[in-house]
Amino acid sequence: MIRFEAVTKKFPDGTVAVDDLDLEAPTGKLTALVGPSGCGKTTTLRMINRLITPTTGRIMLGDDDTAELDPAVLRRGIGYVIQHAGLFPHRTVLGNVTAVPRLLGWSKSEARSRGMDLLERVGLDAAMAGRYPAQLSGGQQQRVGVARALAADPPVMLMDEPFSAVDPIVRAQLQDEFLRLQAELEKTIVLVTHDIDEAIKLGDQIAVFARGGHIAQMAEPATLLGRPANDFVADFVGRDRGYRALGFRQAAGLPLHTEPTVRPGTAWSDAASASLDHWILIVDDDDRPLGWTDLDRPSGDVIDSTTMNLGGTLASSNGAIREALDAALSSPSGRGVVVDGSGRFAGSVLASEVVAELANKPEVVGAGEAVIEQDVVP
Ligand SMILES: Nc1ncnc2c1ncn2[C@@H]1O[C@H](COP(=O)(O)OP(=O)(O)OP(=O)(O)O)[C@@H](O)[C@H]1O
Repeated sequence: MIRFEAVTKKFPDGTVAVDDLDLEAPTGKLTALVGPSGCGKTTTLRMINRLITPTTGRIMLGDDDTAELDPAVLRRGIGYVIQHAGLFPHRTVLGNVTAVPRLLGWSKSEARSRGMDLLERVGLDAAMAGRYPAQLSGGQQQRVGVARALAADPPVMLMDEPFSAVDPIVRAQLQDEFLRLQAELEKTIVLVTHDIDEAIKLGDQIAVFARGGHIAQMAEPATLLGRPANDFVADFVGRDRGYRALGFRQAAGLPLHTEPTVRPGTAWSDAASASLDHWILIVDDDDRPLGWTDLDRPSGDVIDSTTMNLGGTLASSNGAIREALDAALSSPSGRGVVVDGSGRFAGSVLASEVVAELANKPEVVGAGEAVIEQDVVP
């Protein structure tokens, strides 16, 4: 665990970047620091690995006061990922990833095998190992940055806007892969971002900073969305927070309807006699949904891929209720398609039933107490 105890940072010009901060980042969890520009997030992060020295207060890493540790020893146990990756430009990808293990005295072959393993884990082709950073895309550079930070298997990772220098689609991919990696590695992570959606997606808990280095609210994502502590947090979290909070509520328990299904190659007349109305769901031989077909618009002798409407999204039966609502709203038939863990059709769901379920149990959204709630100093 990383624990800030009454930490203040006042720079020599008098700027108070962080003011009397108490914060705990639990072991094995990701704590996201989010807030507007200049509110002290990066300063907070850089005090953990002593790139910046606190003016008062102390920062504990487990039972150790970081001020009493040798900075070099401290940093060995802390991976650090920064925006634009900050790679060594004159070293190859593999040279970047193996830099810390080599410094720690690993043999060349040990470091190399660890490096190649990590490149694969962060989704980089082995052929990239010999390239130089300038020969990589922004997203690839960020992956190398993450691999480099993980190289010596540090228990703690500090990440400063690690995914912000890439376009939104690459960013979403990097975030998804990082979540998978973290589920396996369970590092203690402190991540700085100005993007509330990134904090909500990645964070086990989120500290919303306000200007002047105060915490306006510290809470789990669902609580932040469901119960913002004050107007500042509510504004920062955004307008559609009620809808986004549904991403943290399980769909399990929603009533699922049986639905007639047919396979591609079915004659229109056979499909029509099986259907509930003029829409029929097409599934493959393993019962995986392929799309809906409008029986009022027949074309050719049999139903095939050219007659299917692929517009609807799929919801997972053990996923979030937001997915179920989205599946129902995006389905051309008005019936949302729900699949089981293997992707097989499990049943359909109506938007009205999702809303009824929410109306029956509204208290679940944002349940749980905020960890810390403090008033924002104006
Ligand atoms: N070396 C420094 N000397 C003086 N003031 C500084 C120094 N470094 C940061 N600051 C100031 O401290 C405050 C907090 O800066 P910090 O970089 O921690 O904010 P941030 O929340 O990470 O911002 P951003 O999201 O824009 O990166 C800002 O007002 C900044 O100008």
